[in-house]
Amino acid sequence: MLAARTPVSLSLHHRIVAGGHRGRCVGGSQRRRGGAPCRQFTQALQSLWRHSPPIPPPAPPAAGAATSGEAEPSRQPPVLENAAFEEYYKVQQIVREEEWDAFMSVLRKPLPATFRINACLAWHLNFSRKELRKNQALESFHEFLKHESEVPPLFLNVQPDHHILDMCAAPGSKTFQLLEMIHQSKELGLLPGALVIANDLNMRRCDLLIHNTKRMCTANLIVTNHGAENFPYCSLAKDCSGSYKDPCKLQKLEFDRILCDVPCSGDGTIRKGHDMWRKWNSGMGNQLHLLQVNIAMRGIALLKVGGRMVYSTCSLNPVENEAVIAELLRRSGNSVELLDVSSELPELVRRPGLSTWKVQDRESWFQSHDEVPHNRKNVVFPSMFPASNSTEESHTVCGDVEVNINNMNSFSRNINIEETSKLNQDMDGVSVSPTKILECTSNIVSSKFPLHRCMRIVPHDQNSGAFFIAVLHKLSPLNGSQIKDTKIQHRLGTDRTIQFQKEPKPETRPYETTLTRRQHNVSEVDDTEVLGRGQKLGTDSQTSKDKNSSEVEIVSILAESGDRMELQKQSRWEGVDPVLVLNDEAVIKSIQSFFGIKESFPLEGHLVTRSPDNARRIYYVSKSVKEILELNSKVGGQLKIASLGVKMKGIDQRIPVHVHIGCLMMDYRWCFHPSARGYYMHPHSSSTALYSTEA
Ligand SMILES: C[S@@+](CC[C@H](N)C(=O)[O-])C[C@H]1O[C@@H](n2cnc3c(N)ncnc32)[C@H](O)[C@@H]1O
Repeated sequence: MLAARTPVSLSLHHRIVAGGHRGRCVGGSQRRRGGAPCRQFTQALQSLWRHSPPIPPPAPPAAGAATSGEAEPSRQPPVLENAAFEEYYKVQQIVREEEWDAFMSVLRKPLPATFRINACLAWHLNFSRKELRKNQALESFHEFLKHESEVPPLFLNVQPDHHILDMCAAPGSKTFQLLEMIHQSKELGLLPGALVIANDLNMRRCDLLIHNTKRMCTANLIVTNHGAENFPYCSLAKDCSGSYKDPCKLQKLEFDRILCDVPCSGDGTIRKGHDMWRKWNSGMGNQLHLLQVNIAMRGIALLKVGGRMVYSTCSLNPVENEAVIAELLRRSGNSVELLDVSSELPELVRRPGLSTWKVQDRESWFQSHDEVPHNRKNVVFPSMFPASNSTEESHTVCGDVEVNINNMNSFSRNINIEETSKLNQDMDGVSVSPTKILECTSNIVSSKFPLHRCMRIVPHDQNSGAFFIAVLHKLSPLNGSQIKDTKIQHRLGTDRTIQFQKEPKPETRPYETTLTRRQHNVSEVDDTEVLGRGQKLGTDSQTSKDKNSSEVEIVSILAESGDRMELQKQSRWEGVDPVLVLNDEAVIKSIQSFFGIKESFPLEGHLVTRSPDNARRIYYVSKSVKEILELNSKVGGQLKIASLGVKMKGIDQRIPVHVHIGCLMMDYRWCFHPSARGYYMHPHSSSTALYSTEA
């Protein structure tokens, strides 16, 4: 059975049987530009299997075990029950009544291992992840599997010249996929003009992301460490000196594509582990709602007009999903539209978003914010409801198809929701009347927004996890009041779970030699407050702004080693090394000659280091990354950069003479990292060499 299939309908079914294996490519004639033929992939994997000892068949489940393949006779079977979960989703009518048992039964089964080989091939194994983990023969393969197929990036329609922001990126499986996409259709030997900024609040998770994306060997990646809801705008648009008006220079950090894969309760991953059954409660979603709205709003503000943003969660909960999208549309007015993507990824079985839902707080259920007791109004926000307090939006629906279109279509596959919303339909042989499904009551409040365009993927449709996706398109810039609205909501949040903290101004260090102050545009960035989670700067820190001042400090100095490096010596971010541009001609020449790199290959401005006193760590960055660095320098280093580019290593520690580039840049191709331990494939398959050598 195939799960989470990819849009180009290239699917690879692979069944492992005891002592052998068999791989099959489906639709091999269709492949993307730059993609490798199926044969190559099959051969690569076959050789991998050939080196693996025979795989024993999975042990039969122990008597009384609740799950197949997960049973451990020595332990108590896990409890896969949660009455609150069942009550909650029954009330939300997340699926139709008659499919409830099927829904719950699949949730109790472990998730099969489904993974992506590259951006155009998906693979499905009839082994649970646990079985794969336990099987030593499959250990390295399990590593490979961690980067499984992810659906949300597929809705971004990424092009090789796009600037992409992955707002909550760690551990990086979707970032990896985005990087593959930008490298996919570029001509051999050329780096794409695109760039991915992968951001995460948690520095430790950023490290994991850096580790996980390392094997991509890309010069087009920047990893940042900010609270996504405060991701810096980095704009020179206003109040900047004449030199900044150069039309060739990047003036503002905006993105063509944004992936907003927010932190969520994660109940859609309930099949991956047993813990969720024990700990689930409806407060989990409620507590995250405001943060999710604020992150998504920041995403919209950072999106270019004409750009696309995908909002996604791995949660079933409408408070984390449809409610967030409704609030986003509410706040953005006509600046943003929710796209109908029913014709995209036709193989993905999806269900339309809900138009109506309820909010639970403790034991009580509410249909509108008016019903919430006064002392709970500061924790149960208006934006959690299908219609907020604004009267023009609230509308009671009775017997209208719109109310139940979500349930009415719940078994439909790839149907045109726009059309069907007007009709009673006969689907899957079942005659469905909306008025039959939900009784007409006067207090059913439905959102006015076309939330049926959102997509909910439920586990029993294609033996997958559950997740939610909405695709948004920016039509015009947000106006000042829409941005201000975000801030008001931020403050609302302080009442309860969220505390603000002011970031200390960056310290000035004694060795700074030049200090310049420049004005930059902070008018639309006035997010003085930072959502605090007890983190310290330089660890799991939030981003910050120079809130109360329109000035930022920029330190532009020359390195001690004469005029060798022009660099921003001090990072404004405590605990994070500054990014120093290496402009030393001697170093550049030596690198060129060591590798026999043609002079025409751009190195100047593309080599950076993180350590002013010890330039052994050198990274190569693409032109797109270089431009962002220049902009970031001009706006006072607002970006807290955890990592960037592709690493080069000094062999005998004496820069500049002996250097090798970790990711070999030979013949102007990017190849595999020779120290990679696994079998890794590069999107430029035709320029690919596979290594399985030294660590
Ligand atoms: C659902 S996971 C993201 C998964 C990731 N997109 C992937 O495909 O691997 C959510 C991530 O959001 C991060 N996070 C939590 N709060 C955040 C915030 N305020 N801003 C940015 N990231 C945040 C968490 O550290 C976590 O790594």
